[in-house]
Amino acid sequence: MIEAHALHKRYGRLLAVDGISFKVEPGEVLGFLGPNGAGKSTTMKMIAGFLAPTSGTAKVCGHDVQAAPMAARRALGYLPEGAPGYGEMSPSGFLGFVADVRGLSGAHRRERMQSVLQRLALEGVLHQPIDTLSKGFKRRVGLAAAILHDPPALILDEPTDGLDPNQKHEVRSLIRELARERTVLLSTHILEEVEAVCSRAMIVARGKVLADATPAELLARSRYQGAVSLLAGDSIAARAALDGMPGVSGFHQDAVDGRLYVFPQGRPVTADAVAERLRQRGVVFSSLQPERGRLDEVFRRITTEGAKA
Ligand SMILES: Nc1ncnc2c1ncn2[C@@H]1O[C@H](COP(=O)(O)OP(=O)(O)OP(=O)(O)O)[C@@H](O)[C@H]1O
Repeated sequence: MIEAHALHKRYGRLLAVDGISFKVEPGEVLGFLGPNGAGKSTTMKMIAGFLAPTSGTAKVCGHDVQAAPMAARRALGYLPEGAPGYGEMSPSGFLGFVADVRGLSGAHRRERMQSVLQRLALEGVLHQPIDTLSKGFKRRVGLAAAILHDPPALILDEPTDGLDPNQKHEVRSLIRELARERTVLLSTHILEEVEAVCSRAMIVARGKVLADATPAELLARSRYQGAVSLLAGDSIAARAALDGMPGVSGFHQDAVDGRLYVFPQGRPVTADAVAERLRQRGVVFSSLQPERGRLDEVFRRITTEGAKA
């Protein structure tokens, strides 16, 4: 389990983390979402024991990060932002060093090294200096170091940053697999990642938690949930045909792709009913689909409403 209780961090006059509290249980993947500078990395560093909080406490698997730092660190794998330090070392040398620091030895060490090298597909770059690796490989070396000692809790700061789509997919599968029996806290800027891997998401801005919910609950806050969208050759005719239809509250047309969104009032308007109405009125349309909601819109609304408060 990972717990934070009233964590605060002040950098001079800036209150970067302003009273963050949460608990993540084994089997959960909690996604930390927030604009740049929200305080995500600072919070993660405090839980990982790399930064002392100004006030508040954090625990990893029951071990207080300040009072029992060694036990807390043993229970935790931490992937910091960016590339691993020690860029002149090879992945083989670096991971060997991490294994030594973690006190791994003998058959167990060999088994763990082999397992992470294979899981993160690092065999082909084992002896190349880390500095000369692509961003994606550097990230994979960092992840390998985080999971090498098979910790029960993981903190991953933007784990898929810099990876190509295939690597992103693989790392997300790995996180889901790791999370089955572990506690995972990760940060991301990628909203689709929240739906892909997180069982819960916390939206953070200016050091405060603004929302803590499942991805489905966040999607339910989207005004697009229950809407129907379509492409119409003549969108003015489409709007005129649908205007006044029972269950339709309004429209929005996307300026980029021209897609027309039909918003519901009360009970969701069905795609079948919209299609039927357009056909009756002779409006040509294509690509009609029900909308499940948009996390980007919810994220923007929550973080900008918070700014006004
Ligand atoms: N060592 C430091 N000294 C002074 N200010 C800092 C320091 N580290 C971070 N900050 C500031 O604290 C705030 C929170 O930074 P933090 O890196 O935690 O945000 P973040 O949510 O992780 O952002 P990003 O998504 O860009 O990584 C920012 O305003 C940042 O400039």
